[in-house]
Amino acid sequence: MAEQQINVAVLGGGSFGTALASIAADNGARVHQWMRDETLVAQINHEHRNGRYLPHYVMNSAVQASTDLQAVLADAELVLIAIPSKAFRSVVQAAKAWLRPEQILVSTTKGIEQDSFLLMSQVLEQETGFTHIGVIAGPNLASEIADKQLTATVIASADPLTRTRVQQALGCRYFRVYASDDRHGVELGGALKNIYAIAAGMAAALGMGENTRSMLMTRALAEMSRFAVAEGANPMTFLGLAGVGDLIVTCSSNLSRNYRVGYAMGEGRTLEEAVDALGQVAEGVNTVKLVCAKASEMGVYMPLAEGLYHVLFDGVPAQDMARTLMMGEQSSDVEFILPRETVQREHRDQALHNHASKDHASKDHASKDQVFKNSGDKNA
Ligand SMILES: NC(=O)C1=CN([C@@H]2O[C@H](COP(=O)(O)OP(=O)(O)OC[C@H]3O[C@@H](n4cnc5c(N)ncnc54)[C@H](OP(=O)(O)O)[C@@H]3O)[C@@H](O)[C@H]2O)C=CC1
Ligand SMILES: O=C(CO)COP(=O)(O)O
Repeated sequence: MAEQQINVAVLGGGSFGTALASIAADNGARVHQWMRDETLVAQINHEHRNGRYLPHYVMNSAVQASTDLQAVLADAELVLIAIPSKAFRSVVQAAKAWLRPEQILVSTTKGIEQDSFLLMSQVLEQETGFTHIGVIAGPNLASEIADKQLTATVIASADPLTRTRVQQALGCRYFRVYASDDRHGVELGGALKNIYAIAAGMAAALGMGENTRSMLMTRALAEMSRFAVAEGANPMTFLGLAGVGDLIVTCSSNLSRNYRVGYAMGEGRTLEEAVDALGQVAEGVNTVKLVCAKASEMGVYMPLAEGLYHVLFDGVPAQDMARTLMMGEQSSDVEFILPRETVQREHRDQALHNHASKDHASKDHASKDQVFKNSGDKNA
């Protein structure tokens, strides 16, 4: 599908960076992949394998790995950055000297920066001031892409050149790239769904059923879009691959690292044990902390995220939290149709009405008693 050979740089030697580098090469691009691990570089260049992150995947042999950032970025027209959010800014800062304004910079990272609450494309914007900036997000389990399972993603950018070049560079017979101009919504979708994937893994380990999983995912979608709208994103984005699409896959698959952390905790492991056993990034653990703090600052109602926070960090048993959530106030299904506040008001009005009727009934009762008493007096 690539119309002309494009030079692509991938920063990051983890599972997603490796899968994307190989897709671009399958698609005819010249690909250089940067990572800091010399042993992995040698393995990719000689055996076309990333033994640490995707051991069974035979990569496209044209991918050239290197620990030299300058060399990797030298001719790149498109730079894909697949570095966990904790290290993202430092890698961009290290790369900055060799980045150029005409390059297209795309974050593939589904996380939020700790102190700033910035998404990774905002970090890119802040660090470089460039205009060709975008994000990739969608239901994209790296190991399934490695198996060449048919997969779709979203490139989101306000810049048309970024959208079309990424579609041309990555779209191929097993990887389909859809376009969006709601960069903020797409990026938030990718980051937020990790929270609910942890909860879904926990629910599965605790033997909760399919009804429960469906409820969890649907209410997660309501919560994610409520938060994203408060942050200025378009709620319709959550109907797409980066919203409901990514939520479905990450809340259903043992291949998701966030799901696996939740599952391990549901089996009785502590958070630390679950994260250590994973040995890779599970962005949702940090995201739930940051989002709960932000939601309470902005007054956004996020009971599932807050519930998960209490389970992860305050030692509340997951079953107790599930029971508490089930007894929360009755709410609206789709709040863009029937606002949550309307349902709450209806409940308040009904309660006032019941109270007034009870009051009236008791007054009525009292006056009847009085009449009875009076007539009794008369009869006496
Ligand atoms: N894997 C997946 O299925 C998908 C992942 N993503 C997102 O992609 C992002 C990257 O994930 P993924 O590739 O899976 O992550 P991995 O955990 O598989 O790999 C992380 C990579 O980042 C490198 N890295 C970490 N810290 C630093 C640092 N300080 N300096 C330089 N390199 C560093 C690691 O290097 P080292 O090995 O030397 O530590 C490794 O190459 C995540 O935010 C994730 O949400 C998105 C879609 C799918
Ligand atoms: O984002 C992903 C799939 O789309 C990968 O999820 P995990 O980071 O939970 O593995």
